[in-house]
Amino acid sequence: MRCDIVTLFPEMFAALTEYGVTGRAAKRGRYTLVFHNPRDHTPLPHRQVDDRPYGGGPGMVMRPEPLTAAIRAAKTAQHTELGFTGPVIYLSPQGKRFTQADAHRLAQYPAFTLLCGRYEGIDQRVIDLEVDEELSLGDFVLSGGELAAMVVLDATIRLLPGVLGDAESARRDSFQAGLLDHPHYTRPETFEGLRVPSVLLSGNHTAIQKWRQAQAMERTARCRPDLLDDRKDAFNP
Ligand SMILES: Nc1nonc1C(=O)NCc1ccc(Cl)cc1
Repeated sequence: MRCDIVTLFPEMFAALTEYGVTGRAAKRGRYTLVFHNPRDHTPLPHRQVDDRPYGGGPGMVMRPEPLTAAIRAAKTAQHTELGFTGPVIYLSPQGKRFTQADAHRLAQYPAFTLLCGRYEGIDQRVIDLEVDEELSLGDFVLSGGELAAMVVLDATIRLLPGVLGDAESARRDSFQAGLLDHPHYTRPETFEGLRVPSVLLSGNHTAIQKWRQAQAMERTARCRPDLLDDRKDAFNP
């Protein structure tokens, strides 16, 4: 999978490429990130990428010229490299709520582009001209789109073939059942007076699986009854 990222802060994405499961996957070539910094695409003097908002108000707005040029560079590169141009996705609180189903959908594309905003916003004409879909992680305001982009990428990369080991992908399958995760325990058997549930020490794998399923159901019913309403959408694409 190839992801082109339009961002003023490409270094932030080391959080994905240098650590853990996503770091190993990058090193193994399971995915590639390609960065397009609007500062390298602006026709304005002094690498300017922002300007004052029409209509007044606090802060600055990202100019359309650098952003559209960076997006178009990404699309051209995808077309040249892959003969395919994926969707341009803008991360913002105004977007459709991102779910596991979206991660499955994105994992199917050979390539796509993520647009990360900063400042108070981006010129609306960038969205009108170049954005195919807007995605939101939730109803809160971050300082920029980069952290949201990394969350979307992490959830998507985990679904790529060969990224998760057997154990992890088995666990992921339990998530696919549209339930929350069951409790986990490891050594010591007793910690500050709290013992590991005896079924987990029994070696009876049928009983263990039943216990885990029951725990997942109970936890979901208690904490996220909405997931039980329609298990199709929540974690199942
Ligand atoms: N919540 C969210 N879900 O996705 N993205 C967010 C978010 O807060 N972005 C911050 C942001 C987005 C665009 C610009 Cl120009 C500035 C800041």
